[in-house]
Amino acid sequence: MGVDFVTEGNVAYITLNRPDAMNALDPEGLVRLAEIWGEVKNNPEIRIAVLTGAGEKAFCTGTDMKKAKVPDECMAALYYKEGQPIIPHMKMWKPIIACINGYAVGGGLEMALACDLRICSTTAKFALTETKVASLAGLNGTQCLPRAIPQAVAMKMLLTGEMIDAAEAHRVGLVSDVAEPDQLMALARKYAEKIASNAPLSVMAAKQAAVMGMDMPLPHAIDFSYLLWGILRDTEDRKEGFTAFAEKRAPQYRGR
Ligand SMILES: CC(C)(COP(=O)(O)OP(=O)(O)OC[C@H]1O[C@@H](n2cnc3c(N)ncnc32)[C@H](O)[C@@H]1OP(=O)(O)O)[C@@H](O)C(=O)NCCC(=O)NCCSC(=O)/C(=C/c1ccccc1)CC(=O)O
Repeated sequence: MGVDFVTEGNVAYITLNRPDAMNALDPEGLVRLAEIWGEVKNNPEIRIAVLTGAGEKAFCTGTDMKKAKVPDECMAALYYKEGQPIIPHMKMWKPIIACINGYAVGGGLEMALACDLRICSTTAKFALTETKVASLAGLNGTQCLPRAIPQAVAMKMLLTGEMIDAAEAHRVGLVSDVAEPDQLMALARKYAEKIASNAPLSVMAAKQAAVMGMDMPLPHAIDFSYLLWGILRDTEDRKEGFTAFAEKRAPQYRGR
């Protein structure tokens, strides 16, 4: 699979580029994608990433079912050597925006669920179809979808494999915004640039507090978030943010 990767300022744009196969994930593409996520995580110039698909039909339709092969190695050995594929590479405190330009199906929807913001085009469609093809939404879809949207809707999607459209995805809160196809990337860029202009350590701490706090009892989460505030309190960027406010100018954040 081709995966395009460009940076503009502090924003990384990752485009799954196999439109003829609905941007399904083939083995080469998975290797490339893992390298790209490593670059996003480790390059200090990058503050946020936007993940999208090439063409107007699909964001990603999950595993390339025509190219997928069961490896020779047994699953237990593979699991203890490499762990779960795809999603762990996306684990980082820098935010990721899913810019869903069409079908987000199977592993495609699961990758979108691993992102922090989801916006979609009016033509987007969403499904976890794995039960239809005798598999399982094993890239966290069984866990993340019922946590992202009302359980009854999630269970219907998980068990039937039925699609929901963009309007329904917006209604249930799977996406925050729906845009016309020709305006979707501009919207993603607008959000990405807005987030990239905020203080990078604060943005990462906000994501960390929200993501980790969701798995904690509330009193622990509150304490944790206060401690995260504490580690930001003495940063140069916080001084800069407050000074810039007082001086009525735009802040210049440096991530320290
Ligand atoms: C999305 C669709 C409903 C679109 O239908 P439409 O009629 O508009 O278009 P098609 O003619 O069907 O598609 C055009 C072209 O693309 C090929 N295509 C589309 N999706 C795939 C795919 N996933 N793999 C391979 N090829 C794909 C299609 O064959 C056509 O090719 P052509 O005939 O022109 O040569 C419809 O395309 C659709 O239903 N697609 C399948 C979506 C799906 O079921 N996805 C789930 C895959 S399983 C998965 O993602 C898993 C993830 C995972 C879990 C755990 C660990 C790792 C991964 C499970 C797993 O891998 O077991």
